[in-house]
Amino acid sequence: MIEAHGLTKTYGDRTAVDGISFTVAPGRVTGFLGPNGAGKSTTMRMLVGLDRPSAGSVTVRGRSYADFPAPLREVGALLEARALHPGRSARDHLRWMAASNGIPVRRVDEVLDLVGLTDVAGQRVGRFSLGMGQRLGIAVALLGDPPVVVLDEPVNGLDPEGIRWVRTLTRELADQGRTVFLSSHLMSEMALTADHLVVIGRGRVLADCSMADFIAEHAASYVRLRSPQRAEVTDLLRRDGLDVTEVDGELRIQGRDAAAIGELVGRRGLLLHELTLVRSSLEDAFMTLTAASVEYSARQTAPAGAPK
Ligand SMILES: Nc1ncnc2c1ncn2[C@@H]1O[C@H](COP(=O)(O)OP(=O)(O)OP(=O)(O)O)[C@@H](O)[C@H]1O
Repeated sequence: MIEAHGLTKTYGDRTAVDGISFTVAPGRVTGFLGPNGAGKSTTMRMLVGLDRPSAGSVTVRGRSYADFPAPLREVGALLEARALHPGRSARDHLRWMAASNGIPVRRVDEVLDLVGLTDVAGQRVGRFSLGMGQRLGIAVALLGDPPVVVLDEPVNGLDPEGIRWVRTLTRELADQGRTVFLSSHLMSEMALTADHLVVIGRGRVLADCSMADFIAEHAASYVRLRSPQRAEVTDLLRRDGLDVTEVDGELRIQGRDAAAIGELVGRRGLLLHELTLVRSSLEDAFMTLTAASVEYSARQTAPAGAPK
């Protein structure tokens, strides 16, 4: 497992990671979320020894990355997919990585096959597309068959088939009992992939909980109701103490489930055209929680021609 204790990184007078503590457990996929500049990459870089903490520590199975004699066998990481020698073939790149970590050379063809690069293994990586580079980066991460896998934006540049492949792969790795820690800005994808979340903003931990708890706590679900007798239905529900808002001709009701609302309306003989539970999304919850810690946000501008 991964453990961070009071992990801090400062660059000059700028604090990128501000004393964070969290644990990433094995057997599940943990998503690492945060707005741009929150400190995710810096945290992951410290985790794999590419940056040194200014204070605190981050360990993998109780040891610092630098203490592992063959780190690729302990922690597989995809951090900068493009940090490859452009003139080398994919196979040579992996062979070189394997040799320096005491990994048998036959593992190279296994991982090439696993990531779907067997047919292009002899091509120079400098000519790889973004997606092929990502796949090669994932091959490097898996080369040492490590118990801990850290992936920074693994679906960046991948097509829909590739995105689905990463989702299935990370799930399989977690099901095998490995520790899987990944960051992504794609909320819909993260919602499908991660079981647990660590969310940071401005270098601090904002949430560390299950995906379900995170969504339930930070975004409200509601029941959507459409009726040709909207005014009567609204009146009925409000008199029953429910919180009803009208948006674009539909009613949004919080505080009671769809079945109970349907029964209440039905007993009055009022007509319903739709009654749907609308679950809030990970994106809704993320936006709510991180609104105060977003560093770079676009100013909301009125559409051209709108009244000032
Ligand atoms: N080498 C560096 N020198 C100075 N400042 C840095 C350095 N690396 C990161 N930072 C700063 O640290 C903060 C955190 O950056 P980091 O890249 O870790 O964020 P992130 O959460 O990964 O962001 P993104 O989602 O945009 O990738 C940012 O303000 C960034 O400008």
